[in-house]
Amino acid sequence: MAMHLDDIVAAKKAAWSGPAAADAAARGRLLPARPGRFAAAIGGPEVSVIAEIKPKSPSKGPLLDLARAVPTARGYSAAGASAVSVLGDTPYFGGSPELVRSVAEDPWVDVPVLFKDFFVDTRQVTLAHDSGADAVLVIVRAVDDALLKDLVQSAHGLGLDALVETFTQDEVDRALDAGARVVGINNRDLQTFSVDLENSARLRRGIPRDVLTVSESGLSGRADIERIAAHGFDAALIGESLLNSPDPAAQVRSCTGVPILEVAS
Ligand SMILES: O=C(O)c1ccccc1NCC(=O)[C@H](O)[C@H](O)COP(=O)(O)O
Repeated sequence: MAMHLDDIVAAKKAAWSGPAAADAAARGRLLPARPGRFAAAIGGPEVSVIAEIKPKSPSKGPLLDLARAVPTARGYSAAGASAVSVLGDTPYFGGSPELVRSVAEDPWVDVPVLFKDFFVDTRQVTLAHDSGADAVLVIVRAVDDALLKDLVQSAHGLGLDALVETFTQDEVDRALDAGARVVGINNRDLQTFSVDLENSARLRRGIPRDVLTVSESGLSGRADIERIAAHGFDAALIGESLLNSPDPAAQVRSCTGVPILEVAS
């Protein structure tokens, strides 16, 4: 049965309600944090590709054999991705903090790493930091305003960037109020799994130019990148269409080099 956002968030809250999960975070980070590395990598004049390592998903099932995860991340990096997103969640997406660590510490992955999970506790930010990640993805809809601010501040305090994911105008307002410097707009409704790229176009208009913007989900090739470039997006987060391609690295390459168009704000 497909699990939707509310189910996943409830399970995450249960998993992080006790002290056991805190033990998992009590590990050292090998690489020093490089504050602002993720934001700098996606802040260029062309639409940056954030290429995802997502072993499976609740909507599509298996997508990538774990044994191919690090080689695929190396391919993304060599093909011109500006960053790699790695799923830290195990039950629903088949990733793990160890997987994030193995990508972040790999010498052939020469780009920042985003720790992708469902953040409901600031100890998860510490875990992401200790796993070697450069950034975390925080979903506005999963938390209240106080926790949202805590998660963003914890990330910034540890030298990580926070990509703050929104789906509605109200969530964009909440993200900006929480101090987000990088705002993601999801094209996928996480309750129904339906995808609408127009959601990016609609919500981009209200975001100031000094905030970096990422269009997320359902992007499947250069034409889609050109479409979001026309709305002034700095980056695209792409998973499924890369992993379903016979050559994910070549697919990344075909999505790079699209100039961001100036849009009136
Ligand atoms: O990917 C899913 O099916 C999913 C289901 C429930 C909650 C979140 C989900 N995805 C998380 C993501 O943010 C995507 O992996 C990411 O935006 C890339 O999207 P895509 O290119 O469509 O794989």
